[in-house]
Amino acid sequence: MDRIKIVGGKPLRGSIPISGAKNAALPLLIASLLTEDRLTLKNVPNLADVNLLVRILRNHGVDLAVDGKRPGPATHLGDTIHLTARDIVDTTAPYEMVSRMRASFWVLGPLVARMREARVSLPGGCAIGTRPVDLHLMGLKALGAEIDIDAGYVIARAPKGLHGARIVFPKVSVGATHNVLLAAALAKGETVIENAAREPEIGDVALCLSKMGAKVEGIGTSVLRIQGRDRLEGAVHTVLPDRIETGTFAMAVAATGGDVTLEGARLGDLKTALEILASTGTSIQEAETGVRVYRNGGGIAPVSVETEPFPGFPTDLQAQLMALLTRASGTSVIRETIFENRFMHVQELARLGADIQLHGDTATITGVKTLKGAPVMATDLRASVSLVIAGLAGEGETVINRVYHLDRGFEQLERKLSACGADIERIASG
Ligand SMILES: CC(=O)N[C@H]1[C@@H](OP(=O)(O)OP(=O)(O)OC[C@H]2O[C@@H](n3ccc(=O)[nH]c3=O)[C@H](O)[C@@H]2O)O[C@H](CO)[C@@H](O)[C@@H]1O
Ligand SMILES: C=C(OP(=O)(O)O)C(=O)O
Repeated sequence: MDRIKIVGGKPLRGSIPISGAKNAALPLLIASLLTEDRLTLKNVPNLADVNLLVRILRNHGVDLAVDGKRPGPATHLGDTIHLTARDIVDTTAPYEMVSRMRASFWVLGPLVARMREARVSLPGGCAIGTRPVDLHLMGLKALGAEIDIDAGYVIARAPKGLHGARIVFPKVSVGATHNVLLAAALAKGETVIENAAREPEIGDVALCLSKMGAKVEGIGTSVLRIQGRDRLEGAVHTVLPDRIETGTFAMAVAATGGDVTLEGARLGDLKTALEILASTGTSIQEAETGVRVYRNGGGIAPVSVETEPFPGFPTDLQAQLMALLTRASGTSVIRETIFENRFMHVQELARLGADIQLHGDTATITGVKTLKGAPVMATDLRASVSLVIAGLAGEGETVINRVYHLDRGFEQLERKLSACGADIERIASG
């Protein structure tokens, strides 16, 4: 298994191109199941999760062509992928594939909408909590699907097709909103989703579905109104920039000091997180080509934060913020309200000398003067990158094991960081 070796203590300077968002690319790729025509997606990041989903879609019968180089240099802007699902040859999404990635479960809605039946394994994904799918099933049932669970598979049937409905989610769920939104685009009549997730990735999918012919109103709000169509058309769509990658590099610059422009980043998609980062003493400016982040001297001020659905502080940046706060001058508090078990990084950060106390959903972080490099283990995607940030800001050598977690969601991480002066390299296994 590959490892990543970091020698810390170097400020980051230069520019980093921000890739297309993993969490938008995945549902956009799935949207290809909704049409017999060609869906062209630009700026698709070259990530393990994307490649796994591509395998799942191929298994359903989606024909796929990729333009551009893979893997490209760190400056490339992502691949263009053409997907055509002329015939769906298999409506089963098998355990071996779906158990490895959360978003693969989102094929359920589109498959039952188009094929009137689907059999999809219960999902996996980062081990950050129990992660039930009751809201997905509630939404699809409201659209007319009959749902059974058998031998670890969800079996959805809608012999007469799906129909529009009013769905009021009792809790905000990104995945359930995606699943129902995708299905509603091929359902008969109007669907209204209330208490929908407002994440920019949902908006990106809604925009693409509008290009494909389904009218979606309320993009960016918690009420989505979708006029379904019997048939959707092909479209060309560019995946929006990854706000979590943006926030991650911003936290890395804050932790090491330096001055980096995050090329292509959109400030508006990350307002809360960047405001919190600014309150730690880091400067953030909208630049012509993206977002500039800099901290030249001065300490890191402590902060108190709760994770929340968008537009609140994202849970996907919680671990990275914690890595930064380990060196704050004072005590910070982070409350994780989205996932009940998203603190796997705490024990690994402690190996580097961090002082973090955990009580239920709350972490209290007392800043230390320095972190010292150590061998650590990546446990999930964002936890892993928090160890990269801590390693870059610490003294000496940090070696991160199990980096396949990082490859799920960060495109060319070492190349992007070393181009800004970081001492970071991948040690290939065997
Ligand atoms: C591929 C992708 O985009 N993953 C993101 C997505 O995950 P995911 O879509 O899994 O996250 P959700 O928004 O659905 O989960 C939010 C909360 O709702 C709960 N819940 C969810 C569904 C359900 O049917 N029942 C239920 O109780 C979950 O356990 C969790 O406590 O949104 C999360 C929250 O922003 C992010 O951390 C993940 O990076
Ligand atoms: C938790 C994440 O991914 P997944 O939902 O696929 O586990 C993530 O992207 O941070």
